[in-house]
Amino acid sequence: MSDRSPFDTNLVTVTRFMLEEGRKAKGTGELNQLLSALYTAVKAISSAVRKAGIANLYGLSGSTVNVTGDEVKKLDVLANDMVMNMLKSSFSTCVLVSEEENDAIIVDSDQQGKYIVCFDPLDGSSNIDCLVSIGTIFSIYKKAIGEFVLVNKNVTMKKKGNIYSINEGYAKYFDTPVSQYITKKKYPEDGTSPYGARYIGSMVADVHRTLMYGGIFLYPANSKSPKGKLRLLYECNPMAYIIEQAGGMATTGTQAVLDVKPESIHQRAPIVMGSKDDVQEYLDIVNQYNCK
Ligand SMILES: O=C(COP(=O)(O)O)[C@@H](O)[C@H](O)[C@H](O)COP(=O)(O)O
Ligand SMILES: [Mg+2]
Ligand SMILES: [Mg+2]
Ligand SMILES: [Mg+2]
Repeated sequence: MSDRSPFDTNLVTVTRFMLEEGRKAKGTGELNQLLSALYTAVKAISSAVRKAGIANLYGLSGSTVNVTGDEVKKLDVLANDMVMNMLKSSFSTCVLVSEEENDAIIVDSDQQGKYIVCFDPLDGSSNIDCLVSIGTIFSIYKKAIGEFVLVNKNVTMKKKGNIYSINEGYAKYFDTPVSQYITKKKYPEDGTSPYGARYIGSMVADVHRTLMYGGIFLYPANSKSPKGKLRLLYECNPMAYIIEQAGGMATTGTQAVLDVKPESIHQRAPIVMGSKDDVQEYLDIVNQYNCK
C-alpha cells in the first residue's frame, strides 16, 4: 500500500490493534477473547484450505445440502466445526448462528458470555475446488479483524467506481430497474466509458474488490430468487457494515440493508452495495420506475 514502506518494522497486527483499542475503550476484555478465538479458527481454516488437495479435503461432505439449499463441501463442515468449537470455548458467546447449522446454537451455560456471533464459515465454497478466493464472514452482536496485519487504516472507498459486479447469467430473471442499470453501465448515454464487468462468484472476493477499487456489487431479487440469494445475518449485514464504514452504501433497493429487521436466522435479502454515487444511481432508477 502506498502509505507503507517496503519493510514495515512497526506492524499493526490484529492482536495489537485489539489490545490498543480495548485499552482505549476500557472494556472487560471479553470481546478480545472472542476475536482471538475467531482469528485462531480463521488461521486454522486458512491452513486447511491451503493443504486441501493433499489432505483430501476437496469435494462434497457426506450430508448433501444445508438448510438454505447449498451443496455442503468437506471444507464447509470443517470450517464450521472450527469456528463453532473456538467460539464456544472462548467463554464470550451465548448464541451462534451459522450457515451450516439449521438452528441457532445455544452455548452451554457454563461457557456463556455476552456476545451473539453470526457467521458464514466459508463463503464462496463453490469456488473451493478451483482455488478461487474464499473467506469467512462474521458479525458480532452484544446480547442484544497469519498474524493479521492492518494493511489499510480507516479504509475509505471511492465515491464512484468503474466496475459493476453481478451474475449476468441470470439476466433473464432480472427486474426492469436492474436490467436498465446494467444496460446504462454497458452503453452510457453521456459519452463516458462503459464500466468493466467483474464477477468472481465468491461474495467475499467480489465485495473485497468493490471495497478496494470502488464500483458496485449487486445480488438483487430476481424472478428466480424473489428474496435475493445472500443471507442477511452472516453475508449481507457484515459486508454492508464494512461498506458503510468505508463511506459506501448498501441497500436492498427499498431500505438500508442494516435496517432490515431479522425475522429468521437464515433469511435472505436482496443487496446492492458499493460506492455511494453508483448505488445512488441504481436507486434513482428503482425510484423512477416505482413512480411510473
Ligand atoms: O452465497 C454465496 C455462497 O456462499 P457460500 O459459499 O454458500 O457460503 C456467495 O458467495 C455466492 O456464491 C456468490 O455471490 C455467487 O452466487 P451465484 O452468482 O452463483 O448465484
Ligand atoms: Mg454454502
Ligand atoms: Mg456465503
Ligand atoms: Mg458458506
